[in-house]
This record gives sequence, C-alpha cells and structure tokens, in this order.
Amino acid sequence: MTTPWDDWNHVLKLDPDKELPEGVTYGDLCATGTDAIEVGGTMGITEENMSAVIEACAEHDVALYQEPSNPEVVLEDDALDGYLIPTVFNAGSPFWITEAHKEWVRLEGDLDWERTTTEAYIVLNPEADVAELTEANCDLGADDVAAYATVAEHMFGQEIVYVEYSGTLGDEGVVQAAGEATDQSTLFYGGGIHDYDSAYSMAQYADVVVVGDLAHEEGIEAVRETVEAANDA
Ligand SMILES: CC(C)=CCC/C(C)=C/CC/C(C)=C/CC/C(C)=C/COP(=O)(O)OP(=O)(O)O
Ligand SMILES: O=P(O)(O)OC[C@@H](O)CO
Ligand SMILES: [Mg+2]
Repeated sequence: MTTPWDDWNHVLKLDPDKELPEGVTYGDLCATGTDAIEVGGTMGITEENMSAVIEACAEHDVALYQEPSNPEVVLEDDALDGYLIPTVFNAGSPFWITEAHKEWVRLEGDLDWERTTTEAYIVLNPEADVAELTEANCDLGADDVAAYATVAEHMFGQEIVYVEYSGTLGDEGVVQAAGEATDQSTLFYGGGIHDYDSAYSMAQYADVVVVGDLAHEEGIEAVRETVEAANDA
C-alpha cells in the first residue's frame, strides 16, 4: 500500500493558538517547499482558530491535514486532504490512547475513514504541554522507544509512528533506535528543529521531520533551511 506520507520528508505544523512572525503570511509558509501542513496544537485550540488557519492555507497548493487535539475541534472541510489523529502510546491515561477516539465515534457515528489515519505518538519531553496533558511516561530509554515503535507497527498496524519531543531537540540515539525498529511504518520526528543541522540530524533517522514553533518564532528562511535539510538527508 502506498500512502501520501511515504513520499514526505518534511511537515510544517501550524498551531492555531500562536501568532505568525511580523510580515509572514500563511501563504508564505505553504510555499516553503514543505510536503504538508498539519494544523494542530495541544492548548488553546478551538473550532474558530482551527478553521481560520485551515481557510488561510486552503487556497495554496500544499497537502493540508488537520491534527485535532480533541473530538470537539474536528472540522468537516473539503479543503482538507485528511485527518491525522494522535493516539499516545505512552499516555498515563487510556483517555488519550483509545477513549477520546471511542467518544468521537460514539458521538459522530460513521466517520470519513478514507481520510482518517492515526499517528502512534511516543511523547518524550516531560516539559511539553502534550506530555502534561496526557500524563505521558517520558522516562523511557532508546530500547523502550524502539519497542513501542515495534508494537505500533507490528501489533497495531500503525502507518505513522511519531517520536515527539515538542519544544526541545530530542536524543539522536532514541530517534535512531525508532528508525531501526520501523520498516513499514513511516517514522515522524518532531521537536526543537531550528536550523539546517538540527533538521538534518533527525532526518538521517526519521522518514519525516516535523517543524512547529520555528514557523511561529522565526519565519520563512529558517523554515526553508529545514526543508532543504530534510530533502538532503
Ligand atoms: C479522537 C480525537 C479526534 C482526538 C484525540 C487526539 C489525542 C489523543 C490527542 C492527544 C495528544 C495531543 C494533544 C496532540 C496534539 C498535537 C501535538 C502533540 C501538538 C504539540 O503540542 P505542544 O507543543 O505540546 O503544545 P503547544 O500547543 O503548547 O505548542
Ligand atoms: O514545535 P516543535 O518543537 O518544532 O515541535 C514540532 C511538533 O512535533 C510538535 O507537535
Ligand atoms: Mg508546540
């Protein structure tokens, strides 16, 4: 089976709760050469701020995905190529593994399965909002992370395994171990990528690097450098 993310090297994650740097537009960010835009964040996400960002990106020629942090903010919008739904494998509460998903299905009934894919998150920065919210056990070694990645691929059939260090650059050895553990699944890495070298270092091991805060803090040139590195690695 081929999936869109098989061909991706770089994803730009835009947080609807954060501003863009002065003079930067969503159109500029869509034109950085990134393979896809993912719209999402942990805190402060509403239907209103989600749809504003999705609308702003929809008019540009780039793959566009929503990454909802809870069922209430999922938008039905034809401009979206799909929905990337997190499930946090190392969450402290089952709510973030399967319960939120069960509630979503219970309330919505028949979902748009063709356009819906889960991302098997392994959350590793204990300081990140996402770690706090999901009460993730971040005290994991490279062997634990590799084993989670194997479970995600072989036991749960996950198309995407996501090593998440949101806010800080992760441990290369951990990402390498996850890379070696995954074969069929596409490995996403996100967290702290801020320039060519940091993007390159993680893109050696991950199939796709995800760049988030840099877009909100630095702008176009910085993001372009990370796209170049992801494509070079
Ligand atoms: C079932 C549905 C539709 C949704 C549930 C989805 C789940 C399980 C979400 C839990 C994990 C989560 C909140 C993911 C959101 C994406 C993410 C990790 C964003 C990064 O957020 P941070 O960087 O930690 O937070 P900020 O928003 O503060 O930047
Ligand atoms: O914001 P940063 O640290 O780049 O992290 C990207 C992404 O993995 C967050 O979900
Ligand atoms: Mg963030």
